[in-house]
Amino acid sequence: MSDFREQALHYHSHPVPGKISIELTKPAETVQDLALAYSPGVAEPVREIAADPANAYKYTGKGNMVAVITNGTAILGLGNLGPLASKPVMEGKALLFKRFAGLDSIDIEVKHNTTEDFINTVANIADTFGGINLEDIKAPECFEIEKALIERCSIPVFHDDQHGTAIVTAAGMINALEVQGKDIEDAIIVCLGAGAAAVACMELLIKCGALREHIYMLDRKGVIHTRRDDLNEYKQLFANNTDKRTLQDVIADADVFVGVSGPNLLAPEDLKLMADKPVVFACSNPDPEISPELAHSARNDLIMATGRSDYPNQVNNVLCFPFIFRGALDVRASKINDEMKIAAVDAIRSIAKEPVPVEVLKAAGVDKLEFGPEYIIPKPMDPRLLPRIAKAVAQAAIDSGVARIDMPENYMA
Ligand SMILES: NC(=O)C1=CN([C@@H]2O[C@H](COP(=O)(O)OP(=O)(O)OC[C@H]3O[C@@H](n4cnc5c(N)ncnc54)[C@H](OP(=O)(O)O)[C@@H]3O)[C@@H](O)[C@H]2O)C=CC1
Ligand SMILES: CC(=O)C(=O)O
Ligand SMILES: [Mg+2]
Repeated sequence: MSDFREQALHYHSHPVPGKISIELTKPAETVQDLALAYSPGVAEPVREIAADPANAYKYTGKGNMVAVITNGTAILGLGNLGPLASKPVMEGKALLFKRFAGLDSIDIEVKHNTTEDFINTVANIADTFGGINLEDIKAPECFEIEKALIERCSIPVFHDDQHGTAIVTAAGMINALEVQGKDIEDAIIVCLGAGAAAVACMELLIKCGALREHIYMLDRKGVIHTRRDDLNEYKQLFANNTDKRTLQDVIADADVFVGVSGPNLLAPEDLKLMADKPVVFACSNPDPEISPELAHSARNDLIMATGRSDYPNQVNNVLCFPFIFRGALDVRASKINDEMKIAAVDAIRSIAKEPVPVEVLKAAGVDKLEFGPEYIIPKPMDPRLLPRIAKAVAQAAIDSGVARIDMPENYMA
């Protein structure tokens, strides 16, 4: 067994199996405590909530609780390995919610037959939570699932692999293009992958100024073009009227490569075909489309990012989901809309341009981090992410009319 594999398995199994547990927030020692916590005292909040469901926020943990829900059909870049095998990833997301945003989070792995079955299961338990983070559900089913749940649930439902990834990708991409001296409006963009992350990343880049006709998207069969008759409705939106058919055809002279597909799919020879000063986001987890070592050995004018913690420029949805949910829940937003997503993009981008706190340098194990090719996006352990993103998102929720309460007093001061 390799050292790292051994360490990872040991981490997950010791001192107790798994990464999360539940803690009590109230005393439960004496007869009096138990009389309040359970029978008869518990009947009082029951009556209050029955009279007004909003009281669930006052008397239960609902308002600080996010469910991480999956069916295990697209576990990282490992594929469809089923609900149970996805549990370590979902517990990992719950760990990150708690560590970075103080949100309680529980993982739920759903076995189901039909898409409708999954939607009904989640919709029927939704009221238990303040928000629902859908995770690692493959395309195209993820699009229908998210849409149906947003319609049926009165709490924020957010497919992290779509929108969390898109927000962080957009923030990193705009910063990287700025460092390379390029405009997003002019950039020729190649997106390898045409699933949940790919479609959402490209749609958000378009909202940020990229031109749809400058985007070449590829799936397992190659370039998505207008003469293909095997495209689902989501891929069709990216069908390009072109004779180009292969990755090599489209990557020649491209400014940007975004990989949200699978491991080791971009060769150094492909990278050499790109325009001067390219931006390469190889975001597949755990193994990127090309390793930073290979990419940097192929050329020295690129900006490189991966989804991993152990290289510079981690473009990973962890920079978004804990904080966007924090802001959304704290003003009891009914949904997470485009205004809130763009607010998160801007907040993430701006932090990367400011001096980095010493504690972040220490945690990253480096002496210096300065906005530039090796630092286009903040580190996940940056303490500024929570107040800045959560506040920007909460404000955007209020301004766009989806908040159900005012900004809490001195919020994130
Ligand atoms: N860094 C980050 O924050 C994140 C990274 N990701 C990564 O993105 C990847 C995709 O995740 P997600 O979108 O949720 O999964 P989906 O299953 O929804 O989509 C996967 C897409 O990748 C395409 N693909 C797979 N293998 C190849 C290949 N050999 N050549 C071309 N295209 C290929 C599939 O093509 P087809 O349609 O033909 O099947 C599909 O379009 C994963 O590796 C995941 O780890 C995802 C979310 C966040
Ligand atoms: C990071 C993440 O959500 C993924 O790779 O699926
Ligand atoms: Mg994921």
